[in-house]
Amino acid sequence: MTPTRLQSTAGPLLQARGLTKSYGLTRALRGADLSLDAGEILAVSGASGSGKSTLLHCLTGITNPDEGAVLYGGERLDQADEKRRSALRRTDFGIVFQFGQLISELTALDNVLLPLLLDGRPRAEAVGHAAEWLERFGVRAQSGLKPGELSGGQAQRVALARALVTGPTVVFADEPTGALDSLAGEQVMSALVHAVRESGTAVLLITHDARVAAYADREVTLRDGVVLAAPAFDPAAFPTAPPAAEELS
Ligand SMILES: Nc1ncnc2c1ncn2[C@@H]1O[C@H](COP(=O)(O)OP(=O)(O)OP(=O)(O)O)[C@@H](O)[C@H]1O
Repeated sequence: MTPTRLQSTAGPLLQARGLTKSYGLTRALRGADLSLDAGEILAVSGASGSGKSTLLHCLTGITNPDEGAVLYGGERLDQADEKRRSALRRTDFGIVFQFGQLISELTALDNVLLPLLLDGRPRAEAVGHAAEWLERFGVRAQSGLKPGELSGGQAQRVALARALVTGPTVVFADEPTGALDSLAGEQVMSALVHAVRESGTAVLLITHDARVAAYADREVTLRDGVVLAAPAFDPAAFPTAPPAAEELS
């Protein structure tokens, strides 16, 4: 049975409260709180090892936190069974990783088609829809190519088309431009922002690149498994201001 897609929510679309997660002695999350509104683009930045990917895995139900709650539209995702969580990942969530993780044996079109077919859509309708999303991301001309024949930027745009084709309410993007040069990265980010603004899709964007985070409406920073409200203060970025004229007189 196709699960009921979230229609509307009062309050945040997605919330994490007090998430903890350890791998053996490593405490990846130590009480992380986060909230994402419908249609909002939120950047989560943080140093390597600060817990960004673990947070994303908890929010998408790929991993269960040890403690704390994940609420999606008020539903406790951390208490949902695996069947429900994977259904949500198929219908309500789109996920893009640093290396797009396209299926190498399938063409770009078939990669984008796949989630629609898995969702039970008729093939003819799905082909039209997939082609439309490839067009939106400027890679329709590459429909018949396999991932190995695409540039890194083209492959990421195909991965984004695949993530958005099902009309998710949230796209989770884990370092989506991390493997790209700056021009390709900018093309991918502006295509993503343009597409989600049109569709009203929220984005949780994991990045350690300030230029990528600048595309977001809001930014939070993870430090040692805890979410800080704003990016860490970097004194080097704020040189001491010259004294005001009246102070000199
Ligand atoms: N499956 C795992 N098994 C053991 N330790 C893990 C596992 N996943 C993550 N960790 C550890 O948990 C901590 C947080 O890792 P995580 O990948 O969430 O951080 P990150 O901020 O995404 O890092 P990066 O930016 O390098 O990808 C790290 O110390 C990492 O080594």
